[in-house]
Amino acid sequence: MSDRPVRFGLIGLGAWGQHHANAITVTDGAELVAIAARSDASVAAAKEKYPDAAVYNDYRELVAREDLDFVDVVVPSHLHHAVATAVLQAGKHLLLEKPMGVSMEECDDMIRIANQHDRLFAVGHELRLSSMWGKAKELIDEGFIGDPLYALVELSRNPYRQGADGWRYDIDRVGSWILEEPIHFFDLARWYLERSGQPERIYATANSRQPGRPELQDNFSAIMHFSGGSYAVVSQTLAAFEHHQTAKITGTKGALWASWSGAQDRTRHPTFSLRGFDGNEVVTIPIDKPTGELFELEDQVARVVQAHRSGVPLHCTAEDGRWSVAMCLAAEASVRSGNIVSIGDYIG
Ligand SMILES: NC(=O)C1=CN([C@@H]2O[C@H](COP(=O)(O)OP(=O)(O)OC[C@H]3O[C@@H](n4cnc5c(N)ncnc54)[C@H](OP(=O)(O)O)[C@@H]3O)[C@@H](O)[C@H]2O)C=CC1
Ligand SMILES: O=C1CO[C@H](CO)[C@@H](O)[C@@H]1O
Repeated sequence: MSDRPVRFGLIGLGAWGQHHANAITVTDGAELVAIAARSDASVAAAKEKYPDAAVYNDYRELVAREDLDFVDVVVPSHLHHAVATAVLQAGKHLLLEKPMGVSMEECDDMIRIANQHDRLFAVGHELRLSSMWGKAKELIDEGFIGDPLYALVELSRNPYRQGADGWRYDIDRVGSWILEEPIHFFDLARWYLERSGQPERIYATANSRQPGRPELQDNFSAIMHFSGGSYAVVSQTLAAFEHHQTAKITGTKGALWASWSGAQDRTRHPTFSLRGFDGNEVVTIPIDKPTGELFELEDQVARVVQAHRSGVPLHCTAEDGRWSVAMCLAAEASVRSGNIVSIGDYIG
């Protein structure tokens, strides 16, 4: 094990990339060495805010550097595959934001290249690192609720941001709105119910507030059936206000109820709680540190540093990222056809 800092390159300094940059700089054992941005404005912002980092307007120059250990990719989703494959082919370890890709072919290609080059490949499903969503998982695994049978993961929030050049509202670039936020909840539901096998079938429905743009699904709900008999409901509305997420998980013996609220997703001042029933009494379960995507993002960077330095397992592997993409694509197919869709058709 080496004590030298893990040297990071960052590609993409948009709304979320700026938080990644900050997370890298505040993480012990991590160093932000280089940044690639696209527009002149983003390049100038990178130079001003991170004077010690080399700044490029072509990410290929960043990946060509010999001295980077990890490259963190936070660009619009349709670019994940092109940028991530360049990173892996250059022999760097990869932290790639969700969705891992916008098709199964993209996911498979990236996994193949990562294996070929024997590189670490983490995907940005940071909820797994949350002190609260993670505590719920711990309790499920300890048998607090008995055998898990049902999970509801639900979000009520304000509309998505446009993203640079409006990519998030362009279906060819975003892929699908299911790949934006519900993908986190599919990951969480699969993680919570893993004692009940793997997801097998999905039924989903959605609608839009804009009659001419049905693909921009403001309301989305899905039911996912697992091989062991349990099922999960993932539901979200983007037609609401603020950011309010809940997870309710029940089992043969008890139940858990976790909830998180903030003025928006990126707040350092959320309210949250986890309550549980173990079959005997209802208790409030203490959460030892604040939870929210800004906190988990820092934990995610710390985790990939530990993975690189000491072989600690990644919080979310490329295989996990691939599962989540498969569930989103199956859900999208179900919305379109009105039928139940087999996840096996996507996961292979
Ligand atoms: N895990 C999570 O909780 C979250 C994940 N995400 C994911 O992160 C990704 C980025 O989202 P977000 O930050 O909100 O989007 P933004 O549109 O705010 O930022 C994207 C950035 O990528 C930059 N970019 C585009 N092309 C290139 C390129 N060729 N080289 C370098 N930079 C480039 C843009 O540059 P420019 O500014 O110059 O146009 C822009 O700054 C998405 O995949 C999204 O799904 C987002 C939010 C939370
Ligand atoms: O977690 C998230 C918060 O919302 C964003 C959209 O506005 C998503 O891209 C993202 O995955």
